[in-house]
Amino acid sequence: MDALKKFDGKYWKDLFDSRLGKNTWPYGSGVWSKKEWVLPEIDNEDVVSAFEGNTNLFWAERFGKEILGMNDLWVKQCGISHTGSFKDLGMTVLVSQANRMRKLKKNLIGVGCASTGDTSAALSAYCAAAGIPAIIFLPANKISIAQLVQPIANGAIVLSLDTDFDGCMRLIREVTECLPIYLANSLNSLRLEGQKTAAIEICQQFDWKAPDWVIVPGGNLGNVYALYKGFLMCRELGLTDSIPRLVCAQAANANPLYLYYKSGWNEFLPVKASPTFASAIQIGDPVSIERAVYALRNSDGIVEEATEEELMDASAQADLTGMFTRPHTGVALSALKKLRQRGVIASTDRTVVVSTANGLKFTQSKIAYHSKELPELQCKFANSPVEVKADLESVMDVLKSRLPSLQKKNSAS
Ligand SMILES: N[C@@H](CCOP(=O)(O)O)C(=O)O
Repeated sequence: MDALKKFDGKYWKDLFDSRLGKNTWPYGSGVWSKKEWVLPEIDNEDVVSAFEGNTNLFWAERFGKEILGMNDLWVKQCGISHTGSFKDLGMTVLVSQANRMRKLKKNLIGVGCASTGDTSAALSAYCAAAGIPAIIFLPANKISIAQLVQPIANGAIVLSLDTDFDGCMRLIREVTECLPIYLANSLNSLRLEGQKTAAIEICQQFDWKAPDWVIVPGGNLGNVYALYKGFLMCRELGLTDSIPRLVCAQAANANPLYLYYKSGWNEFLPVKASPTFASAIQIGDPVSIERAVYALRNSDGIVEEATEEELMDASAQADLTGMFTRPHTGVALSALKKLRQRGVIASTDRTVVVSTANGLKFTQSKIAYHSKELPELQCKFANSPVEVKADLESVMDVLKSRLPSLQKKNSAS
């Protein structure tokens, strides 16, 4: 880092502006795991990537103004990518490195991960592109169908295990200790190097000004640290003047970080995570707990939680303003609502909510919500399809009952 600091902010701004989105960097700095797997540099020909464009930034104008009284609310859409989640950002870096190791004839028989659905999708796609075996440990019946089909379709070795994510994580760590399988979870710093580019993009998209707040849902907790790293790097290189305050949002059913925060960072206790609609963050013993706490403490951060009702309602409300969120984004939006209600986040604060994956991965729970098939929830924002006879009169009756402008006309005539 010191060697890089000789260049000023303008140098870096020009460099990033000309390069970001082309996936030409970064592929360096740090590898978790066995010593012989540490490689200094990567050649372009080893890069396994499927992106051309940047992930997207959406101005949440209606959600911000109408629901929260905010005028500068943005959603970073990380689900508009090859396998539909932010994990692609990290996995292109990691699998590129694994690809290079294989070409250099290092002893590496495959790449493995434990997953709640997004990491496994990204790993299996990039491994399939590179022709490397992917080994996936999934908690049986705890991930969505859309996520399950991704590694299956990509030809990965998929083990459906009768345990939760934390159990899968323990097992894959043991397996990678005794076999030359490269571990692709966020313990591996290459993942974080890729994921931190989301923070750099956010700064670039705001013309090299860091936002006031960034809110991210948290499960295994690598991402909050990766974002912090990206924002910190921007500030250290003179690209930006500040780093945002980070908010990590957890489902109340899987909230070990929240409890730790509430204890004044006194004592961390893993929890047994209960089922949550935000199943990708149903994690009770996150591997990146220490890094996440470091990121939060150094960014004057906050941890919030959301109940099942809160997160599903927030997700549905956001969709009604033009997004298509998954429950995890609902967790982050619920946290934002609470912080607005308490006056912690001001109406003019520039705030970015990180939407970590595509809502299409969670159609089952969204349909159940809109069909009011979730007895434990009120489903306040449900919008069920209207079953109607296929004749003009019946159709007109429905339209009149649903369109306020038609009702006005009727009462006037
Ligand atoms: N939500 C994750 C859980 C694993 O997290 P990782 O960042 O350590 O890979 C997933 O999609 O599997």
